[in-house]
This record gives sequence, structure tokens and C-alpha cells, in this order.
Amino acid sequence: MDFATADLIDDFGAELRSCETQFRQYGARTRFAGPVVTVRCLRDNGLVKRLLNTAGDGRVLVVDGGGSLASALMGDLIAGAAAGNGWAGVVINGAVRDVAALRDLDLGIKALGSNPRKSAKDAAGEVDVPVTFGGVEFRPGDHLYSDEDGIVLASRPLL
Ligand SMILES: O=C([O-])CC(=O)C(=O)O
Repeated sequence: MDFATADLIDDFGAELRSCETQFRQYGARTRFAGPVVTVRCLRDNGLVKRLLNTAGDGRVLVVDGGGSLASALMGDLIAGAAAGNGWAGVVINGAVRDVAALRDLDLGIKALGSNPRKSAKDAAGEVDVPVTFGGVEFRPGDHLYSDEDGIVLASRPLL
């Protein structure tokens, strides 16, 4: 998909939300877009693992990990499954691990940072609830557009 978030803001700015969080890019796919699925969890990636092992259909998983960098919510195995299952990208308000391997995956990956420590797998948390970080609300079914400049959200598909 060919777009630039700056152009989207110029064309549709009034109806877009632009996330202020300064994420790092970890995947090989630096531009990605798709409908949003959300997870809220804290130091537990059981729900993230479960979802990314199902068909992605070009969607983007937005994970609100509370901004915790204490343990990783995704590593190369889960991210590899996501890429293989057709997810467009994963945005994590939290940490990843296996950074060297993530670079080779055809998947959009944005996260705050990394930590080699793994998370619990109790699947504690919530799926498809609105989550808020970076000054914006991410709603299930929103359309997310992400590139090197940032992440913007629309309530309808723009492209
Ligand atoms: O299993 C985990 O918690 C995360 C991980 O290392 C992987 O996805 O490879």
C-alpha cells in the first residue's frame, strides 16, 4: 500500500488522530496499514500470542502494555507467526525481544524498546477494548496508517 502519513494528515487532518509516542521500528515493513484489533495487558502476552496465531487478514494488532519495559510482549516466534498469518503489523506500547531477528520479518513492528526477559502466558487482559496512549484513542475497527513519521488513525478506510 502506497501512502505517507504526512500526506494523509494534509488531506484528511481534521478527521485523523495522530499518535505522539515516539516508537521505534523493528520489522522489515516500515509502512503498514490496516483495521485495528486491540489488546490490553500487563507483562503477560498470552492474548497477544493467541491472536497473532490466528488469521490476520491484513489487520494491525495494537497492544497496550501499559508502557512497561519490564518484559517483552513479542519476540521472533510470535512475530514470525504473525507475518505468516497475514497480519500487517503490530504496535506495542511496551517492549519486544529478539530484535536482530525481527529486522528480517515482513511485518510492521513498532514498540517502545526491548527487554530480553519474557512475559507471563496466563492470557490476562482484554481484547477489542478501546486503548489510549500517545494522546490518542485506538478503537477496535479503526483504520491505522503507520510509516517512518508516525501513526495516524481514522474511523473509516482512507485509501
Ligand atoms: O514467547 C514469548 O514470550 C515471546 C518470544 O520470545 C517469542 O515470540 O519468540
